[in-house]
Order: sequence, then C-alpha cells, then structure tokens
Amino acid sequence: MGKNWLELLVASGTARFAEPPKASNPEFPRRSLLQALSEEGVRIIAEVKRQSPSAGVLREPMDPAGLARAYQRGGAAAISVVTEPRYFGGDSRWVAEVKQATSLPVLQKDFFSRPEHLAHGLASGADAVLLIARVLPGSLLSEMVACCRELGLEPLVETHNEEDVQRALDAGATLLGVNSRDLATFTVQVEAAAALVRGLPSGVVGVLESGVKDPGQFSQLVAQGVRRFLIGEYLLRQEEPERALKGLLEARW
Ligand SMILES: O=C(O)c1ccccc1NCC(=O)[C@H](O)[C@H](O)COP(=O)(O)O
Repeated sequence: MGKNWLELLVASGTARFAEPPKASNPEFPRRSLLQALSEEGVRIIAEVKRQSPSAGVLREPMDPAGLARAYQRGGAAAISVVTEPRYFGGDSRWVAEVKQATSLPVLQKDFFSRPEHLAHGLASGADAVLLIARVLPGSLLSEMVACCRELGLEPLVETHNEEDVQRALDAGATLLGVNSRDLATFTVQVEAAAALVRGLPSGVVGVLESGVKDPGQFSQLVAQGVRRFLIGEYLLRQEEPERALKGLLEARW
C-alpha cells in the first residue's frame, strides 16, 4: 500500500496551522485574482514551487522574487506560491516576497482544512487561497468559502471531478479550479479536466490546473476553448521562464 499523499499533506497543514500566526503582513494592498482572470484573452497563473511529491526538485536554487518578476515580464496574470514546507520545500514568507516583487495578485497554495487556518493566509499577505474540495467534506467547504470572504481573501476552490465541481458550485464558488492531477494517485488527465472547465456555468471563472507540458498541447487546449490556466512544472523547468511564458501566450491557436 503506497502513501496517501493527500492525508500527509493535510496533516502537515493541520500541524503547522494549529497555533495562530506569529507574524503578519496585513499592509499589502489587495489585488484581485478574480479580476485578473476575468480579463479578455488567455490568462495564466504562473507557479512558484520548489519541488513536488510527483516530480521531485523542479528549481534549485529557488529565488521566488526573481522568478515572479520573470513571470510578470512574461505576461502572467497572477502568481501561485506553493508554501507547504515539508513535501514542496515551500515557505509562507515567499508570499510577501512575491507581493513586494510584482504588482500581480498572489494565490497561496497550501493545505488549509479548517476555517481558523485561514488566518495564516491573511498573515502571509495572500490575495487568494486554495481550498481543495476533496479535503473539505460536507458543509466545511461552504464554511471555508464564507470565512475567506469575511477575511477579504478570495477562495480558489479546487476540484477534480464532477462531484467536486457540483459541491464547489453549491458552496458558492465563483473562482473554480479543475486540477487535472488526482492528488492521491498523481494520475494526470488533462482532457477530462478541460472538459469540466468548458462545462462550467457562465459567471464562474474556471481555471485548468496542472499537466500543461508543452506549447503544442497548450495551443490545442486553447483551441478547444480553455482560457485560464495554472502552470507550474513546465515553466519551472525552463532556463528562461519569462521566454517560455511569452512563448505560450504568443502561440497560434
Ligand atoms: O504537484 C504535485 O505533485 C502535487 C501533489 C499533491 C498535491 C498537490 C500537488 N500539486 C499542486 C498542484 O496542483 C500543482 O502544483 C499546480 O496545479 C501546477 O501543476 P503543474 O503545472 O503540473 O506543476
């Protein structure tokens, strides 16, 4: 029996977020992820992620501020920062570094599983936080969505299948990610995720997350009608992430 990664990742968040945050960065002006993604054209959230359970080390040394600046020059609409330290090698201080280095909205990706954990997102200086539908059973998902809004954090509700999507919509999500990676098995099914994104009701901003592996595949997804993406590994493995991002955004479809 292999590791249940999702359980380990949620447990990592629960342990780290048990106490209220010690330091706080509330001074940052708020930037709206929803607004940035609602603009016309193809919109990319570019990810700062040192390593991942599925891919190992992606970028070393990691310079979050420098990378985020390169992403902004390359045309990113927003930056995702993976802050989980144990399995992703992340650091919640990177959120503030990226906010200072760019003028883009910053999404903090970590494993928040209780309303009280969200104080950590606020203290990091995040504009938006990730809520993973699969680890927030029953009414917990809508409670977390409501709590984000009370705190002034935008929730990006991450789904993986039809059932998750329905739960996210019922919870009032207006910013909805469909992750093509199954976070328990790491199987990636980009076409299935793209179909779910395309089927979202109007008024919901849908983002295709994970699994973009080259410009050709990216162009095909855009040609099929997908407009918003969250991309990590492909960009992180490039020597020149700015150029790689421009390459995606300038591709013909
Ligand atoms: O990336 C992983 O291995 C992973 C494992 C378990 C939980 C979450 C994980 N990743 C978070 C993400 O969803 C991705 O970092 C993000 O969508 C970007 O994906 P990619 O472009 O494939 O790096």
